[in-house]
Amino acid sequence: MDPPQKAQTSLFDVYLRLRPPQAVNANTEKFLLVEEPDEGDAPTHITLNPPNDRRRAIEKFAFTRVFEEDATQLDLFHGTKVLSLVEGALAPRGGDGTDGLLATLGMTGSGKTHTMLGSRSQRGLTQLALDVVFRSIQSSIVDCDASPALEASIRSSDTSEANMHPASAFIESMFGDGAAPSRAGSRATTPMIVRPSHVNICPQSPGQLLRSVGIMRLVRHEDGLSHTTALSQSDKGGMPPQTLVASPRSKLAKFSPPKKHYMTLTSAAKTKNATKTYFLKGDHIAQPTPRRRLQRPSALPHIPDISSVTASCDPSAEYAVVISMYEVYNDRIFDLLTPPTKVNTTKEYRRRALLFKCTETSPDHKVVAGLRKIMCSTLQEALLVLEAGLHERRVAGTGSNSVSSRSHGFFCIEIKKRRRGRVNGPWTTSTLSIVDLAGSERARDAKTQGATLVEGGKINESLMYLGQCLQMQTDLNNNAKPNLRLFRQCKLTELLFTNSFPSSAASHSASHSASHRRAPQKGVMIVTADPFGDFNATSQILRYSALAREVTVPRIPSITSTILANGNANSHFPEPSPISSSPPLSSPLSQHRPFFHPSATVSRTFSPVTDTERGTMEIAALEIARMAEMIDQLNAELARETEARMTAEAHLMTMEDRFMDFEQEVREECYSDFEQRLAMEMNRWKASLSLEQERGEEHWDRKVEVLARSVGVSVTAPSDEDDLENEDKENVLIENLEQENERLRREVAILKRELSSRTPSKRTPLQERGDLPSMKGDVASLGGKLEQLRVSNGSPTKKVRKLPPKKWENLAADDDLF
Ligand SMILES: Nc1ncnc2c1ncn2[C@@H]1O[C@H](COP(=O)(O)OP(=O)(O)OP(=O)(O)O)[C@@H](O)[C@H]1O
Repeated sequence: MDPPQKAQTSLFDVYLRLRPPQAVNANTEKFLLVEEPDEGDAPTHITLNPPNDRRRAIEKFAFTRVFEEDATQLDLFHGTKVLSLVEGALAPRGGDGTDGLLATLGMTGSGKTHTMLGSRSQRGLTQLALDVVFRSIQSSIVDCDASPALEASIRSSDTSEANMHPASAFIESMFGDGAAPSRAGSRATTPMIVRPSHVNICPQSPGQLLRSVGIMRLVRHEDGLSHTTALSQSDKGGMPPQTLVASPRSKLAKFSPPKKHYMTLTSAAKTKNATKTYFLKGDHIAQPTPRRRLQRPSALPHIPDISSVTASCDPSAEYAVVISMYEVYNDRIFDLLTPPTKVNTTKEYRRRALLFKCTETSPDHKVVAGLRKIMCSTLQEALLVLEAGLHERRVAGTGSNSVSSRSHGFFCIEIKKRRRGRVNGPWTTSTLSIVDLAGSERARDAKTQGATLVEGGKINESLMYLGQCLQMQTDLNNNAKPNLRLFRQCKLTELLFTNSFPSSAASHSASHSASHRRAPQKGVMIVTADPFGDFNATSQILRYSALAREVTVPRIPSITSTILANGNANSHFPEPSPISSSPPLSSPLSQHRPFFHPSATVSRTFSPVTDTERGTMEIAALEIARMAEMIDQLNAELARETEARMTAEAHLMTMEDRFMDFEQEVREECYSDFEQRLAMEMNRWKASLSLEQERGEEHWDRKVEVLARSVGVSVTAPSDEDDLENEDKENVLIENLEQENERLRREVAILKRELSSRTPSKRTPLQERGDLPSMKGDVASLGGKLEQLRVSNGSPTKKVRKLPPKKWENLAADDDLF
């Protein structure tokens, strides 16, 4: 395969950077080999050997250039022609500058952030590009602080509804250490910056800890444990990162065993390092925290030194540099330089998502509207703005990278230019965008869950769309019309490619007419790969990003061929050829070949699948694999939840049983208690009843006795003690009876007289009338009556009434039961 030639219309120059091996991969087979270049040339091709799998094809990929494991940041800077991007933006030969795009793409942990933002000892491409920009225009740069009119004119040249601020005010408000540049004091603090009094992330001894580690960044971990890793920014002594237990109120309390992490030693730490209170276990969506004052970094790396490197600039022009930063998180755009604001209703700190749209002053050119932009006059200011922005960038600890970017980060250097000396002259703008993409990841390896798993899905999805757009590069090489619809599939591709074509580009400046067309942006893509990492994921990325590919197929058809064969019901793929090298590809146009070449001996119809379709299918396959992993995880989670529910239900049933038993016990206890009390009451009642009966009987016995005595019948022999008393009573009775006798005699006499006075016919003997008893029968009938009364227990004077049976009588009837 020949080295690729540059196509006429190309979205990107694509470079490959291989990262050095990691200790964890010590026993892993290297699957990615760099092909020896011709003498004096830089390598451009790599071979991908599937590890331990003879059925898979051996693939060769061609890039603009390949940087091997030992390549330095300076090698990258020079080799990827960052300088030409800077020069394009500065437009040294007059006229408008050209927009530039420098982006990294790769698996998570493959070194994208390292390449863009460097290490503790070495600067990344972002810092190097800024260095070159400021050094190149140092004699032509305007000082915005010097003249409000100048500041106003720069502000008015913006077409994106931005909030523009001078760097001095912004830095003073962000880094509250009093060491701001001297001129900062002359300006009021930017009113838009919300400064909560203090964000206490460490209730125990925040001051001590924060002072000891400098600016820290708390990184979510996905191991299911509630802990964060605090990365030190001023970690000069190689102090290891500290894993801190985070209580629901973010206690930075307990230090776990030190875990060496590369980022702690890098200046990417200072970029990625920020105090973020992401709380753990991906069961929530991470919320931004209120911004607190940052500590100004004590020292920034100066290596590699590029003081000898300058880009040419337009000597007849004056320049201004405006910096903005934003991230694409879950397909939404968030400003990194505007602090989150508190939502009154929920009391949460939130960042407002911004729109990528046409504005009033930019009707035919889409811009990210409403960003905060900072006018910088020096490299130092620009670096501090970068620091502040990266503080807000979302990161999380995953199984693949302990400081993994969870968003696509955009760092934009707007270079404004106007003719020197024209005080009211219009500014033109060209933008150099440096993009640190989030890495594609496999949920299984990254061990993500919850919110981080969702983030990973969104990242992969956007990278899949990006892959489709990169595949289009082949179509462009074939002079096909670009399919602009592809770019609008997600925010990331929209932002990356909208300015890539002359047809979609117009002037940034309001002063330019709508018909003014500008050159398409220049794009540089650095693909990072780990030769010992995940073979499948790396090969997927290389397939859609490489400029050319050559495949040598084995006898056994690959899975892809099966998919392709199934997807083309009417197409018949020929038998794959035995392992052999395909003929070398001569140019990028011809280098993208179908996987299988029709064999001369087999005459079947074959409708070749285009590279774009194949790429799309491969990307789809990657996405299917990711979704399958996600489904597996969700299934596992579902199984766990089901088990938990069943346990809970079993517990509930046990509790119900126990409750019923308990109720039964209580009921039985109450019943026996009641029975006891009832039995007691019954006994009491029976006792009192029998007592009463006895008393009644005694009473009547006495009465009968007295009566009998009065008629001369002795019922019972009186005792000696009662003799006197009885004698008295008898005397009284006798007296009474005598009186009664007397009365009766008188009555008899009266009746006799009455009788004698009546006519003989009307006379009835007294015995016959019955109302005059004879003296003899009188006593006998009285004794009979008394006997009657005694037997019926009733009073002789009262009427005897038949009463219904009482309840207690019934109970008494049931008494046998007790
Ligand atoms: N070329 C390199 N030289 C030295 N260290 C490297 C290199 N590339 C990567 N690393 C180290 O590997 C680790 C992961 O790198 P980095 O954070 O840049 O990965 P990434 O691609 O940005 O991952 P993500 O997409 O998850 O953010 C870091 O500790 C980084 O310093």
